[in-house]
Amino acid sequence: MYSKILPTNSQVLINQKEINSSIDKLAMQINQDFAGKEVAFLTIMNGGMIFASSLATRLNLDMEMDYLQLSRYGKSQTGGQLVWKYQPEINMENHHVILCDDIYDEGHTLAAAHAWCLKKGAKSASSVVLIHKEHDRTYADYKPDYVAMNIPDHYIFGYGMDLEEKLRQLPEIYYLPKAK
Ligand SMILES: O=P(O)(O)OC[C@H]1O[C@H](OP(=O)(O)OP(=O)(O)O)[C@H](O)[C@@H]1O
Ligand SMILES: Nc1nc2[nH]cnc2c(=O)[nH]1
Repeated sequence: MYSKILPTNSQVLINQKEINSSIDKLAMQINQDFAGKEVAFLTIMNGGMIFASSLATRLNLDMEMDYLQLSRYGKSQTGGQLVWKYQPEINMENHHVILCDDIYDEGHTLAAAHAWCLKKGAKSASSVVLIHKEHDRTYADYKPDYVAMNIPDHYIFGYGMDLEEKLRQLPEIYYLPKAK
């Protein structure tokens, strides 16, 4: 169905069934861990939008939803300077924050968002990602609390993640294998 918009050589890395069952498992764990707590569920835009929507519909929690926007990749496949584009006004002092993002790669984005939530007085700040990319370029000691899937070091797109700001709408996760 997406052959007209997919770059030639695109390969599926993670299919819809795998994505959905990993989100089911995460949701069960988060429902247990946050039961009885007042939660602020904060999506990190833009990449987090599809994963966060999908996860949130499975959460049976007392929660408010908002978002923040931080960016460091733009159209590039390598990270640059972190830029805050939007900070939510939600009062975090009464809330346990769950930060929800598509991918933990070098860790700059979540480390900064986590520090910011604590500075704003959140009762606690936890993070959940769909993908953890495994390599040795990790920036900080900070690690996400909940990870749905680990992948090798590919630049991936689809399910919220962009390829040059496009293709976020794809329902599966793709990569472009390097030419041999
Ligand atoms: O762990 P890191 O190396 O910090 O990378 C992870 C971040 O990179 C992407 O965002 P990006 O800056 O591309 O903005 P976007 O969400 O608008 O695509 C992704 O959505 C994560 O937020
Ligand atoms: N789209 C996309 N954004 C990222 N940000 C950090 N790593 C990635 C990646 O592999 N794909």
